[in-house]
Amino acid sequence: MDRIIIWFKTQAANFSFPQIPKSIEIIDIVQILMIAYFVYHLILWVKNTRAYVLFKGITLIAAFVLIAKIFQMNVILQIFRGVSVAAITAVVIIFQPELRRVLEQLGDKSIFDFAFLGTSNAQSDKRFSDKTLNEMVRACYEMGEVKTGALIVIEQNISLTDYEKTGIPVDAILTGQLLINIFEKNTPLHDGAVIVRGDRVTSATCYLPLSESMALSKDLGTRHRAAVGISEVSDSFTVVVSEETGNVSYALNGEITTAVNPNELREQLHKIQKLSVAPESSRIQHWKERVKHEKKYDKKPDK
Ligand SMILES: Nc1ncnc2c1ncn2[C@@H]1O[C@H](COP(=O)(O)OP(=O)(O)OP(=O)(O)O)[C@@H](O)[C@H]1O
Repeated sequence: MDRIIIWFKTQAANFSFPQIPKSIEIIDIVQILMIAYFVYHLILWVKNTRAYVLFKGITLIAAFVLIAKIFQMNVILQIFRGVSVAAITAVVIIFQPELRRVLEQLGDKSIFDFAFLGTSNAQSDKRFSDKTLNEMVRACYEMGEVKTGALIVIEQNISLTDYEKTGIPVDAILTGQLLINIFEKNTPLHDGAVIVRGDRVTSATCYLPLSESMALSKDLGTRHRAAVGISEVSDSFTVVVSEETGNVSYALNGEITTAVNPNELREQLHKIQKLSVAPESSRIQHWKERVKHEKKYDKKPDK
């Protein structure tokens, strides 16, 4: 015990506290906010992925190394120094999917959307009409009533082309009857997910990435995991109809809301219907159209 106390006292004596700045500038506040944002997302990421198990393991190893340091167990410290580089490399390889996902999510933030608005492809194609919305809601609850499982992914700003390619092309106007037909049991297209872009069903039987989130209820099977999975890697909105319970749920931004009623689903769909075209982009679109219109007007010969 004396040894531990002496070790901590020596460490405290050797520790030099950073100088406290005389005044706080705006840049300091910006830095604090940025660090807080980063730490918050790091904690969320650790909590919701396999990284939580890794975090517990690292804490245990750190405690072990601390004890080795206090009691000057030089052989153990030497071994630890030797394997640490290999261990870091191994962690990066093992957690490559999670790290990739975090970077993808960073790239997906609206600041990038804002910066590259000019280059974004026809956003208005991705907006679905009220008719499509109503057809979708009607079909989901009709399928729920007869316990037909369904998985419907609605594309927003991030392209789902890679997932679309895993399925069979459909490219048809979305109607309730079409969805009911696709998900009818024992038919060729019923397995997997359908992808919706704007008012069209682009493909069926698509394979989606499964979520590895440990926060998900164990009662939810692979259909629900796939819905959460696609919402983790994109900004898509996914509706799931459970074959087991007939409940309708939706997944957005890595989270699933289960057993929603038609009004709740309609409300969420209305929200994303408005988001599908970002307000900034619509303003720029309007502005471009105005400039085009004015140019056309200017070209007209004076009568
Ligand atoms: N990765 C995936 N991508 C697309 N669809 C998937 C994927 N995994 C499973 N599915 C769909 O989910 C079906 C299996 O659902 P499962 O019973 O395991 O899930 P569940 O979440 O318990 O759903 P339910 O409540 O409907 O039973 C598969 O037949 C397939 O249609």
